[in-house]
Amino acid sequence: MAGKLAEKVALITGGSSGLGLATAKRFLSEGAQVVITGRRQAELDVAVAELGGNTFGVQGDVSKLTDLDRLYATIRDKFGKLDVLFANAGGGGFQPLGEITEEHFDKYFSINVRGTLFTVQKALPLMAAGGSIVLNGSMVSIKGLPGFSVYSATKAALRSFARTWAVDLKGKNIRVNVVSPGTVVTPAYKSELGMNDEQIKGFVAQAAATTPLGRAGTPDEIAKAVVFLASDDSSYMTGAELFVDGGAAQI
Ligand SMILES: NC(=O)c1ccc[n+]([C@@H]2O[C@H](COP(=O)([O-])OP(=O)(O)OC[C@H]3O[C@@H](n4cnc5c(N)ncnc54)[C@H](O)[C@@H]3O)[C@@H](O)[C@H]2O)c1
Repeated sequence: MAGKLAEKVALITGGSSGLGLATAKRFLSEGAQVVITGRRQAELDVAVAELGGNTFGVQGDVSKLTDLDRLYATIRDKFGKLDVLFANAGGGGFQPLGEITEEHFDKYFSINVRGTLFTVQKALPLMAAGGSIVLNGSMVSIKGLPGFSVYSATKAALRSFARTWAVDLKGKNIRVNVVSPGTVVTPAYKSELGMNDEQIKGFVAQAAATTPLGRAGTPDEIAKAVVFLASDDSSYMTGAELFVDGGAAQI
């Protein structure tokens, strides 16, 4: 199939919902073969069935190294290579500074920072012919959002990772960039943040008021930017952070 990702094998961690699922749809429409991971087999099965065609699901938790080893062994056996990695799995919660617990800190650093680090490290042997790695950051890497200091610090770590890894991977033909979304309503608003519909509406209205483009984004608007970073359209970019936030980080 023709497209910007024709002949490419792409992995999306946390690909069964939200931004990962939207990106899987875009990757498929650009001709890639797509592997998605998720922690819960049932949700993964639903997503694979929805995506259809060239999609493969592998259950796994990015904070468990044994799961990552199993994931990459599966990709090696099935495809023999990996061209694109969207390290998207992640989450975050609200905890004001005075209430931050060790559990909160350890949970999000374990998934967002440690998980991303080993997801990338263990992908490299499959990228011997080169590739493109996109980390899912957030505009909060540079913007203060009250009560989200742990989450924000994990996302700032990703922009730091990308800069260093771009240099570490000099000469390997592997690019590493970060996509940093602004406010985009996904299942995480209920599952991770515990918001109800009314609270989501209020959060989005507040975000829209402090966003130059005056609204929240859509998952597909993030997915299009990930396709750009994953494909040769961004062939001269590495170590960069691309904000897809309606300008919100600038205020
Ligand atoms: N939605 C937003 O407004 C927004 C903004 C900026 C950044 N992000 C980032 O986008 C990414 C995707 O979030 P989303 O909003 O689509 O939420 P989501 O809850 O719909 O998707 C998150 C996905 O990551 C998976 N995941 C979480 N922890 C995991 C783990 N340990 N191992 C494997 N998979 C795991 C979840 O199962 C889920 O599939 C996250 O990294 C998030 O921080 C989201």
